[in-house]
Amino acid sequence: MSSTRGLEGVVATTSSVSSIVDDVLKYQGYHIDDLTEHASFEEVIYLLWYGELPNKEEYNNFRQSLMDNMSVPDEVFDYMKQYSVDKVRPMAALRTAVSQLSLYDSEADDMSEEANQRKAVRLQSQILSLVTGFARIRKGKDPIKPDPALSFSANFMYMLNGEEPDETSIKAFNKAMILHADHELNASTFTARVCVATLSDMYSGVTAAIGALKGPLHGGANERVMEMLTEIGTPENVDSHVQKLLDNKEKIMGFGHRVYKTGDPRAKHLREMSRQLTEVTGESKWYDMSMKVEEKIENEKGLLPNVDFFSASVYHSLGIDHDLFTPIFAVSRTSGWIAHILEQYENNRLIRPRAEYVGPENKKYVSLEER
Ligand SMILES: CC(=O)SCCNC(=O)CCNC(=O)[C@H](O)C(C)(C)COP(=O)(O)OP(=O)(O)OC[C@H]1O[C@@H](n2cnc3c(N)ncnc32)[C@H](O)[C@@H]1OP(=O)(O)O
Ligand SMILES: O=C([O-])CC(=O)C(=O)O
Repeated sequence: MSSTRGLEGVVATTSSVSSIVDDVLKYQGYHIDDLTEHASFEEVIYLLWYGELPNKEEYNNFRQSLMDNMSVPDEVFDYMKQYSVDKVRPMAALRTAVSQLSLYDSEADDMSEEANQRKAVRLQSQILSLVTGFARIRKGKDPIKPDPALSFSANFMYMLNGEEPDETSIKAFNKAMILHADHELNASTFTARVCVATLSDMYSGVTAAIGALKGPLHGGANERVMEMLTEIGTPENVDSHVQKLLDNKEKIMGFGHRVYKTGDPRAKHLREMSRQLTEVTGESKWYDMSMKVEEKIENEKGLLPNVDFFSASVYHSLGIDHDLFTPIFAVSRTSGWIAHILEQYENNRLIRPRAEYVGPENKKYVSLEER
């Protein structure tokens, strides 16, 4: 028996949710360039869950049901109000809150297909309210109810800031939501599938997935990219700052990928969005710095940016607090997690690989007194 470190290249399941072939990413057979250009995030959620884009009536009904399910039990927000605001980070708050939601859902452990479909809609909607609600609560403000006239993406920004966002911001946020929605068997999705393959419930699967996304080698990288850009400060400092990180053998956040070898196909969209948005805000230094970091890392290490690199300057330009970047990723990726959870339930088998034992052999118990 021999092991493959990090399961690299191991095919652990079949899936029809999304595919990465020759560095091309598709959702249910649709190229992400096509979806990013034309679709709404609501259409993409529907596509991931039901396998096809909705017709007009299905779309309207689906959008309405997302809107109807955004409210969160008071107890969840009341609990958030007790958090120590300077100690509790939004990703930890989100992980706890999603788990807490299950306590108020009488269908939490109902494993019927119909109940799972209803929970899917509730979770997707409520996660938006949890992220925006916590962002406001920690600033001493009340959560805001959704505006039914607005899209999912527009509501995110409205419920965060209390103001209707402009068209440019809505369009950019919608694109970012689509680009982060699913990604084959990434670490958090695999976590969700492992969890529910024991026939555990959807809340457990999504809570586990949030825990996996939080790490800096996965979704947590986007927040750290902004940390790095802030430390760099100006385009002139890029070379020396990045060189120091490389000399110290530090991992550069937002670069490299387990699967893509010729580059992450989502990065070009986010790069262009970063260029446009930083121009609008008059802070093109974030884009200029990012471009210089990209050039330096490619020249020095041959590494290319992943989805987390340019999303940092995109979210920053949308006026979003840096520690909300990864929770926003979770809002989008919930659509993919749920699609995979539903797919796992449909054709379930316990996921239980083996470990190659490399520890000591033939040890004998020695009593406590003799040790
Ligand atoms: C949404 C997402 O999850 S996208 C990924 C987000 N994560 C990041 O951006 C964190 C930074 N990137 C990384 O840590 C890695 O590239 C990962 C985790 C994404 C992929 O990791 P793996 O496939 O395990 O690659 P691994 O870590 O083995 O790297 C292979 C080599 O490239 C180097 N390398 C890979 N990424 C980086 C990086 N970002 N900075 C510096 N060196 C890197 C490694 O040091 C290693 O070099 P070595 O062979 O000389 O030791
Ligand atoms: O697929 C991965 O390993 C990580 C990633 O890019 C994602 O989850 O979007």
